[in-house]
Amino acid sequence: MVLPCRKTTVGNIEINVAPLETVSLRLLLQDDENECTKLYRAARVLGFFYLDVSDSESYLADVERLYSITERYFAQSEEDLMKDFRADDEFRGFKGGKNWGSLEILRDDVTSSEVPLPVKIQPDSTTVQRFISASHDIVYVILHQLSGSLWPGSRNHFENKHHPTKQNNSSLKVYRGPALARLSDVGDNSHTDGGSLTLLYTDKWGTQIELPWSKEWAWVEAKPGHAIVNIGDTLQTLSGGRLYSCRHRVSQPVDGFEERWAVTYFLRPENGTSLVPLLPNCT
Ligand SMILES: O=C(O)CCC(=O)C(=O)O
Ligand SMILES: [Fe+2]
Repeated sequence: MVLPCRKTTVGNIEINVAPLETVSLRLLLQDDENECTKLYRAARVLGFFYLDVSDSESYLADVERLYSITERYFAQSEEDLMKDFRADDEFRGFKGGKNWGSLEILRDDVTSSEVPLPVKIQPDSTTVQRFISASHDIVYVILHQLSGSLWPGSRNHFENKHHPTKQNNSSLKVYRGPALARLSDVGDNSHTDGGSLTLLYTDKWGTQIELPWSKEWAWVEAKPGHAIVNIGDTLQTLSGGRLYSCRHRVSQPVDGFEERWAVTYFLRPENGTSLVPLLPNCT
């Protein structure tokens, strides 16, 4: 299936805007059949879609708070940031360089209270806990509806790999990823996400996806009140290739320094679960 891209102008450059469908969280919660069909189509064709969360005002207020928390966090000195660096840990803590960085906080650490939050984040623990809990509920709704589409009548397959109380590496990850003075200085960071589902909140251009039918890059427009959601490798594998984990990257359309903050939530499967197709491979 080929979907046409809209064009828009940023600076004086014309860019392709990725043709993402919009799925309503409210309608998914009501088991609306058309919405579930739309979700399934979006997860198969592009693996990227908008989730309309505009009804969840208090949740969106937490997203706004997290942008400010992220900005304050990255305003710390390099020495303070490095206190949160965990050399031997793929998931937890601060990672970064000269003008970019990320901080990842595991849901299990927050729910068990066994691992303290980074010092600078501690005053905001309530916001962090609320965001993680609400985001986990949201990705679980998507997971559940996709299971319903893949296994009609038996609604449990993906959920069996994502039991809410079994240990897993689901996480909140916040980013500082500024636009640079020169576009040519942006390095290649293209990748697919290894986990199950990713929710992304940002308010600026930056995310690009590789269109599966032409391998061209298209820009994802940030939409207020909407999360950008993508399918990760885990769901692609478990679904026998029916769901699509789309290659994507972070770049900038034009030259010019500008700070960009992003707030993400990664749903990951239970630790140690075997990631073999639950359906025969369809490719
Ligand atoms: O910041 C973005 O736009 C995307 C981040 C991303 O792809 C990731 O965290 O996996
Ligand atoms: Fe990603």
